[in-house]
Amino acid sequence: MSARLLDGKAVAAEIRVEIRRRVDTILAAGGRPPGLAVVLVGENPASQVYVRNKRKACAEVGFYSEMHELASTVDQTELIDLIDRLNADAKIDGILVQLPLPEQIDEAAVTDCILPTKDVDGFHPDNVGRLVLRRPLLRPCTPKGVMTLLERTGRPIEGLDAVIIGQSNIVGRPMALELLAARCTITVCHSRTKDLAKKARSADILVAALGRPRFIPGDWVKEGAILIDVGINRTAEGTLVGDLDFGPCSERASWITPVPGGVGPMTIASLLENTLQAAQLHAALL
Ligand SMILES: Nc1nc2c(c(=O)[nH]1)N[C@@H](CN(C=O)c1ccc(C(=O)N[C@@H](CCC(=O)O)C(=O)O)cc1)CN2
Repeated sequence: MSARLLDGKAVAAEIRVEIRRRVDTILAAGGRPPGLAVVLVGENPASQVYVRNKRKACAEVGFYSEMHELASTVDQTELIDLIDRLNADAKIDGILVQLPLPEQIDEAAVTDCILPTKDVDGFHPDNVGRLVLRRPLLRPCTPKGVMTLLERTGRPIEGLDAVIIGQSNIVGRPMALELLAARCTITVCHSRTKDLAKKARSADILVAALGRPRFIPGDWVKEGAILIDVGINRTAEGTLVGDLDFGPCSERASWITPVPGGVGPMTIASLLENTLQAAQLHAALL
């Protein structure tokens, strides 16, 4: 079998067109554009690329966006003061604090300060709890984007065995909750998991989110599996590769996401969806 490509770049472009259409409708009715505040602390080059791409996507769909760049030495109180101001700002529907944050800052303390209805990353404990309870409000962007891609295969996933490699708060854990809500049977693997190869081979859906270049070989893949590659690793030659060994894996799979152009663009598309959703929540609260 040779896998079909789950083209996140193309799906994300379709989502942007639909969001632009909905923003135009809001503006034509006299409403204000959805607003996103992006907070970047320090000078991590990858984070700089991601926030630039997020703001570019905002401009493309007609959102208002503003950027807050803070020095890597900033103290936590100053960052939290900024979040308090953004929480109170009526132009702002979504607040995004780009991760990772420098060591001196407690990520959880910062996330906890964002108003849950402005938490477009879906990281606030209220939003995570809602996902656990199957009453989602704002859902974490990467797993949400993966669910959109899975829908695009046209294959019902109810009852499938899903194996997730990685247990991060951003990807692995919320991914498990999303797939469980879609009635898959879930296995979450991590650095202490025994016989990872055997578990991977049992997967109808395999989500690789461990951040190790080409870690998963073709012979770990079940014939016909759907493969989702969340890894974005830069090689010594400067190219981007995922966590899957793409060529051999795609020979056995039915569907596979590429890197680049797979899950990454869907993360940003989901952020736009969440910001529009937050704007609608705020309009309804007026
Ligand atoms: N506050 C957040 N921080 C981080 C998140 C997040 O969802 N919220 N996720 C990751 C980084 N990330 C989004 O911020 C992200 C990563 C990659 C891409 C992307 O489009 N990648 C492209 C390649 C881009 C490149 O050239 O490097 C692709 O895969 O095609 C978008 C968003 C950690 N932090």
